[in-house]
Amino acid sequence: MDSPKIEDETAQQQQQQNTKTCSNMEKVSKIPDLVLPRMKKMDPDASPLLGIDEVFKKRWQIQGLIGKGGYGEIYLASDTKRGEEVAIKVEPKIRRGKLAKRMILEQKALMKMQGKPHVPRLYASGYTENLNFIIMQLLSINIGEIRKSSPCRKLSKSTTGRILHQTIDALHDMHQFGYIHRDVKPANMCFGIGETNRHTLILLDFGLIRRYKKENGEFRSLRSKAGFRGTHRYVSVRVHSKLEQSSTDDIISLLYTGYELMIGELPWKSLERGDEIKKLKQAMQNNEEKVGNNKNYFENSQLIGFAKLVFSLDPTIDPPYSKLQDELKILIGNKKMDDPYDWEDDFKEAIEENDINDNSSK
Ligand SMILES: Nc1ncnc2c1ncn2[C@@H]1O[C@H](COP(=O)(O)OP(=O)(O)OP(=O)(O)O)[C@@H](O)[C@H]1O
Repeated sequence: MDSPKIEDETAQQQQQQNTKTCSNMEKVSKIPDLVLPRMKKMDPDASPLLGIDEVFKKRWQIQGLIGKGGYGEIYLASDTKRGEEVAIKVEPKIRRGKLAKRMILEQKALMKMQGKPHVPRLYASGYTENLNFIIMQLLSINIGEIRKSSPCRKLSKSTTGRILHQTIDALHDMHQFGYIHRDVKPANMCFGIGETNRHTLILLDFGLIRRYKKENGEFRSLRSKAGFRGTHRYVSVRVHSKLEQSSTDDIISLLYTGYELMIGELPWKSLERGDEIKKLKQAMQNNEEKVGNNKNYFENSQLIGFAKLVFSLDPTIDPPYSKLQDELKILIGNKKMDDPYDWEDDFKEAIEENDINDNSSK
């Protein structure tokens, strides 16, 4: 494995090759096809940042686009030196006339956190004349996409509980490095696709991280107002109010993530305006009844214990990570982290739980 390095080279010559291997993806027979990354249609009018069959930096042959965020594009490529598939994240160096700093920060944090189990392995990173890039471990489709592949559009309690449990470990590691993530959501979580890491959750996208602790571990002093950072659907009420984010806000986003995975949708799914979303989040937090149906938001949901603890957290101190994980035991039951997850079992458990809930609400 190449050790991560920051490269300083200009764009390299492109080479045409037609072979399209999916070598390491094919070798791991236990991974169901549905979670393997899929090529997205490339729209030539949208000026993709890399071209199919282009050999990036003389080494990585681009096979297709597998992800697109608000900032970057993620490509599947084969490493012509090692014969392995990798993911390449690229973003234009200049955005709206300014030097884009997101990926530089992401490269730095990823490099620092290498070796931690819930962080993607970094193979190389740097920049070309026009792009910043990161070459990293290829992962599954994201958990939001996995949920949508479930016939009932939900994940089971035990799978959701284990996703939340592993993400708490991932956030604990990140917070210990002094960073908060600020964009915890299903689209930023994937699983490994190798024999040994197919049950390991990987937290992605460090583009919005912020250093919230000083080198000595003390909290940095809080700004009285902070710009909005994150995704409206998943940020905490505090973030809607433009308050400085803390490690507890990552955990609140994780609660909303768990709710969406297990219940199938968030109550504010169809709302777009931040103030309207904030109002429903406040109602959920105050355990008010949902408008028009005399039921509160956590009715029938064993997320209630976890939610109560999450909503009681003090943003001036780090969350009690193990206590939070204890509250997930009721969801996880006797399942081990290495037992099959919903997608390895045709979503049977999720469908059964969904049928029981449907029958009990009739
Ligand atoms: N290493 C990887 N392997 C497989 N798929 C990946 C990988 N990295 C990212 N993806 C896919 O690409 C999507 C977008 O990635 P990412 O969130 O890093 O981009 P972004 O431009 O920073 O997005 P955002 O606008 O949410 O900040 C992810 O949701 C995931 O599905």
